[in-house]
Amino acid sequence: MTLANATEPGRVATHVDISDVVLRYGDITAVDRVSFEVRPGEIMALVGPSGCGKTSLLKSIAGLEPIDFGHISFDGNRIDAVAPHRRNVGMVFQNYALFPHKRVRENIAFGLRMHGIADPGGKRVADVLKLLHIGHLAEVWPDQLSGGQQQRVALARTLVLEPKVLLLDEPLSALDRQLRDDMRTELRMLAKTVGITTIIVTHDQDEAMAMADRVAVMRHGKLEQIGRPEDLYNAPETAFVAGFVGRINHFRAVCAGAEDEGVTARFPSGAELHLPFKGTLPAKGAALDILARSEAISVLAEGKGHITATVRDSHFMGSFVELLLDTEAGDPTRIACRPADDLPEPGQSCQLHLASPGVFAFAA
Ligand SMILES: Nc1ncnc2c1ncn2[C@@H]1O[C@H](COP(=O)(O)OP(=O)(O)OP(=O)(O)O)[C@@H](O)[C@H]1O
Repeated sequence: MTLANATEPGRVATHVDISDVVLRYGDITAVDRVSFEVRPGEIMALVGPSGCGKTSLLKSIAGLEPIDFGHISFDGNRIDAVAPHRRNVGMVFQNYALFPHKRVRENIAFGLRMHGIADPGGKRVADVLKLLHIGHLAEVWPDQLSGGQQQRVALARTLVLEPKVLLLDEPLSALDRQLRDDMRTELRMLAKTVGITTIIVTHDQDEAMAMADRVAVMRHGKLEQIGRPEDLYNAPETAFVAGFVGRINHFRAVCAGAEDEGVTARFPSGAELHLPFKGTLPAKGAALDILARSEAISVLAEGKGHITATVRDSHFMGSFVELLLDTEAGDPTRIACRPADDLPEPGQSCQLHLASPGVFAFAA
């Protein structure tokens, strides 16, 4: 792969294989037997709550932290014992760490010099400046750049080395909301144009879903689930994933029966709903967590639903109305509804009707 032929077909991107990786800091196991592959040219997002081990895993791929067990391979060749500077991995951190006393062009060229890579006529630097649309900033000092421009220079400085794998650690967290939304589209298009295998760490689930081909959800150092954003959203394997990827509403129910890989959930109102269930089926009477996407819930002003609720507050949000509801079967629930004249008002009671897809049952 070269930057000059970045858009040419037939370039070969790197296949990354993470196998049974364990990374410990003393007594803390930051990464606990994690295995997954990143396909050539794929963008993989690592997501999960603070402290779940995302950055540690990224650092182990870069060689900044040694692993205690397992192996990491690029195209079938183990790299976990290879020195960081020989792995040919590009890493961009959330603080871009540009050299303040070097102009943009020198910031980008510096890495080439450090790696002993000749750049006759400055062609490689010129190509990457063009790729990142920052040619006009070549002679500018870092402190004259906006956050988004600094981000581009940091990426240029990494990509000019033509790494096999691009690792991004919260790359957009220093930017304001609007710029983040723009940059995540741009970053995805850039990675796809260059065709580089990319792993991005973020705790912004929207960012992960918008940028990645697949998302790996981590929790307590372990991989909880990995899949395309739509798979995680539509078929979460645990309550944690259901709640972490996309917004979800929680309700309580009990198991009124279990058969054929499904359970019948009985709500406090007495209404029942049959739902698919993964894993060992619960006993009759066992407590269930019912998680439902907003779009799987209909608000009925009258008639019979599964859950009785009272409207606490209502907000007009433009394309939808957000109802904040108190229910007999769960925490206060926020539901996005299509604006309609017959939506219940604050203080009024209503019925919630749940319908799959978008409703999941888990053991409580
Ligand atoms: N250098 C270190 N020394 C000791 N413990 C560490 C070190 N770096 C990370 N940890 C611990 O390892 C665990 C995983 O940390 P890590 O930074 O990988 O998580 P993370 O998911 O990236 O979190 P965040 O989103 O907050 O950055 C945490 O318990 C953290 O306190």
